[in-house]
Amino acid sequence: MDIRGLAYVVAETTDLARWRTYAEGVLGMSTTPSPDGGLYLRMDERQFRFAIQPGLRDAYVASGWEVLGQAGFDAALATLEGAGVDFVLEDAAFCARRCVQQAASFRDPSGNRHEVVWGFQSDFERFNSPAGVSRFVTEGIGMGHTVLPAPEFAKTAAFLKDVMGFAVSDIFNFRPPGTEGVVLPIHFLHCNNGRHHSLAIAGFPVESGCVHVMVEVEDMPEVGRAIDRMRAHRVVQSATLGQHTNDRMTSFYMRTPSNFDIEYGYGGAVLDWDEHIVHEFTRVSLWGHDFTVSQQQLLNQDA
Ligand SMILES: Cc1ccc(O)c(O)c1CC[C@@H]1C(=O)CC[C@]2(C)C(=O)CC[C@@H]12
Ligand SMILES: [Fe+2]
Repeated sequence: MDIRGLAYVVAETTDLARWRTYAEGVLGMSTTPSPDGGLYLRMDERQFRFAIQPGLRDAYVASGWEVLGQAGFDAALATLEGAGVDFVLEDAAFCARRCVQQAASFRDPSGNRHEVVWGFQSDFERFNSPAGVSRFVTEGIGMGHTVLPAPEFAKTAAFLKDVMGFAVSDIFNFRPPGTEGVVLPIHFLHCNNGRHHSLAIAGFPVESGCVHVMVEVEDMPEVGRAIDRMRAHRVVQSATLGQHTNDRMTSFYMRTPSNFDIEYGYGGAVLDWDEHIVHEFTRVSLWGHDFTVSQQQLLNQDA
């Protein structure tokens, strides 16, 4: 598959009003009602980049991957068929909800739902952030990245590579603090664009179906203002500000109403894959990114 980027993500919630306040007031994304009674969150000229649907759970639902056009889509279908993947060619009503011409959906060996789409529909109305965010960085490199649980790690990694066409950018072996001998692999994967990773898989289960979704803004002041809004709205912070070693992103992490995290950052690397050398890194961040803050916040609440 010739995937050109993460087109959108889909989440579900028991509390749409909460998502709306969070999207507009904290993320700085504009919202419109979606046809299924949910919410579209807008980050750029596209109709939506997050689709939030009403549901019985607060969880992640799907990742939308885009190919260039009909030819790319037909090739993707042929690949799915050739690999014996149990996929659904979605109907017109579904495609209308996703604002695309055609969509095919399937699950990877860890149960993560993927949607391959082509031909987004847009009114090309100018993005106008309710929180004054200048812009999100999406042009030519997709809306960001998503990190998905992959308890069936080896099978999932093989599926993403052999069927979906992702390639490894680099590798991290996570040794959770307070454990001994536990090694959880995280693979950072790119598709056919310059973003360091559009997808990462982590070798452990996650209740909400997603570890985090990363969105990128233009500069450090935009990240700082998002931290201020997170505090003003008393949103739980999952990691402090820091800068990653691998993609050089400066970011912080916070909770969403669908129980996964948003990584909000700027300055992510855009790479030339003909020059990049795949490697394993043993340090998450050049500085910062304290992932123990959320536990500290919970302890403070108890005290
Ligand atoms: C290591 C790393 C590089 C680039 C990224 O965009 C990125 O999100 C990460 C962090 C991955 C990972 C996580 O998201 C959940 C909490 C994890 C498992 C940690 O506690 C360390 C690495 C973290
Ligand atoms: Fe990330």
